[in-house]
Amino acid sequence: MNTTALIPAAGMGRRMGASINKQYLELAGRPILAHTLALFENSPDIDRIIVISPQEEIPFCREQVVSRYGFRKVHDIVAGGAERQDSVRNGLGALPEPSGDDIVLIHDGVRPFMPAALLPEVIATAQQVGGCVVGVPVKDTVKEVSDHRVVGTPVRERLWLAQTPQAFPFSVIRRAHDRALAENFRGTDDASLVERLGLPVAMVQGSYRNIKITTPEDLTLAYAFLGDKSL
Ligand SMILES: Nc1ccn([C@@H]2O[C@H](COP(=O)(O)OP(=O)(O)OP(=O)(O)O)[C@@H](O)[C@H]2O)c(=O)n1
Ligand SMILES: C[C@](O)(CO)[C@H](O)COP(=O)(O)O
Repeated sequence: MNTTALIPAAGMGRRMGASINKQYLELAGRPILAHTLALFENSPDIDRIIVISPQEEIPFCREQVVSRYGFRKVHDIVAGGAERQDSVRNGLGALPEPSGDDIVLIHDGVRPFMPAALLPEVIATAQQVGGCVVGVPVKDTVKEVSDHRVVGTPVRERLWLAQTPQAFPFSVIRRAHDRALAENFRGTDDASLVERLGLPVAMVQGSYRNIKITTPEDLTLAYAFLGDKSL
């Protein structure tokens, strides 16, 4: 049984509005993507890493991140697709000789503060349950809104924010992506593709620090986390 981390990093970072793609912005002197890859490189529970990059940035990613920081577990860097779901599907296609019970962890390239101590529990849960999502309980009240009118207030006790990593046996996530493609279903995370097959997905509590660096405010938070020695 192999454990592979798929790292989608093929987005364009439009909401960040930076002059370079956000995964290459530097935090503490290293690209965000290098911080993220280090979490998996240094984990004894991860056998290999596949990075998914925009096609035109693959050479840059190889030279300026993978080679420069010596990520030896990176097995391949493959081209992404139009949406995150397409990128993950391309990454699944790059697993060398996958077997059904191999565990695939999918983790956004722009979540560099994921607590790596979670990885053994995430992998074990994916093996036992068939799917595992890391997330945190919602802290605010959530409103459903249509046309600037509140149309509902879901019960907060049941609401969690889904983060990554999300982990699955290869057979499960392969089937979920194949079905989504065949049925033209678009989900905003990988677990939703598995859920719609009627298969169980467990939630493991993660950290409020495991932010997805999406907008400039997230960089301010990232600097604050890096300055916080209790991290
Ligand atoms: N076609 C895409 C879109 C996103 N991602 C990756 O999925 C993760 C989460 O996506 P997000 O933060 O939304 O990144 P972007 O799509 O780059 O952001 P934006 O929507 O602002 O352009 C990121 O690591 C991003 O690189 C990807 O691999 N392929
Ligand atoms: C997968 C994800 O990070 C879970 O929160 C998120 O759904 C990705 O969304 P995006 O709009 O593609 O960034």
